[in-house]
Amino acid sequence: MYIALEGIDTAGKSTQISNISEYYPDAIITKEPGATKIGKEIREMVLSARAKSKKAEFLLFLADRAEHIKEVIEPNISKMIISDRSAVSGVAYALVQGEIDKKDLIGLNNFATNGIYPEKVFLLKLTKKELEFRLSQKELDGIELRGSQYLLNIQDALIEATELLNLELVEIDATKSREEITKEILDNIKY
Ligand SMILES: Nc1ncnc2c1ncn2[C@@H]1O[C@H](COP(=O)(O)OP(=O)(O)O)[C@@H](O)[C@H]1O
Ligand SMILES: Cc1cn([C@H]2C[C@H](O)[C@@H](COP(=O)(O)OP(=O)(O)O)O2)c(=O)[nH]c1=O
Repeated sequence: MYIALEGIDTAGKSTQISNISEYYPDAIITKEPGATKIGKEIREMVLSARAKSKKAEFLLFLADRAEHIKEVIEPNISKMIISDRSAVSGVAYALVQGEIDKKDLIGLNNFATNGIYPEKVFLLKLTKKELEFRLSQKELDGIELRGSQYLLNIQDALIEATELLNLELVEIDATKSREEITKEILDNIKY
């Protein structure tokens, strides 16, 4: 089973992946961007926000995704795969940019993924207050420097992206305790 954790920066994705992996010691733990050798180079390029063209940025994420699907997801598809982000992020960030039409966003992602998508998408949803608190506690990367309203728009777009990709969405209140959230996710995976 391939599942993805989604949510804006600081929503708690890595915290939950680390918790869930204790219950699934044989699971493949992975992430987008940057899980493969080429992906690590792409990740460095995109996170430093050097691309002047939003389309170039989108295509870099897409290249990372194509490599990730081929090298990590496809060979392990019969195992439990837990991914920090997925195509859902790719579509959501691009929806907010607004430069690529929806039909192309989905078509290009189908091309990169060979139509392989997470079976369930867990969305960790933050409030503005909690997001601003968590951002104030960390050093920000290029994308996070775009601010809290930008990230809240992304959060809405993550829901729209899941719908556009026709994937199963499980929304989770990310302001709950770490333990409560882990339990909610584990209960849902089993079900
Ligand atoms: N449920 C939670 N309640 C309070 N703080 C949390 C919770 N989950 C994560 N955090 C804290 O929020 C910050 C961001 O969490 P992290 O897991 O790195 O998020 P992400 O991977 O989504 O960017 C970390 O300092 C983490 O300890
Ligand atoms: C997968 C993906 C991520 N992103 C963004 C979301 C994040 O800001 C960044 C990935 O950074 P990362 O540090 O992995 O995320 P987080 O801070 O939540 O742990 O790239 C896109 O813009 N498009 C994409 O297709």
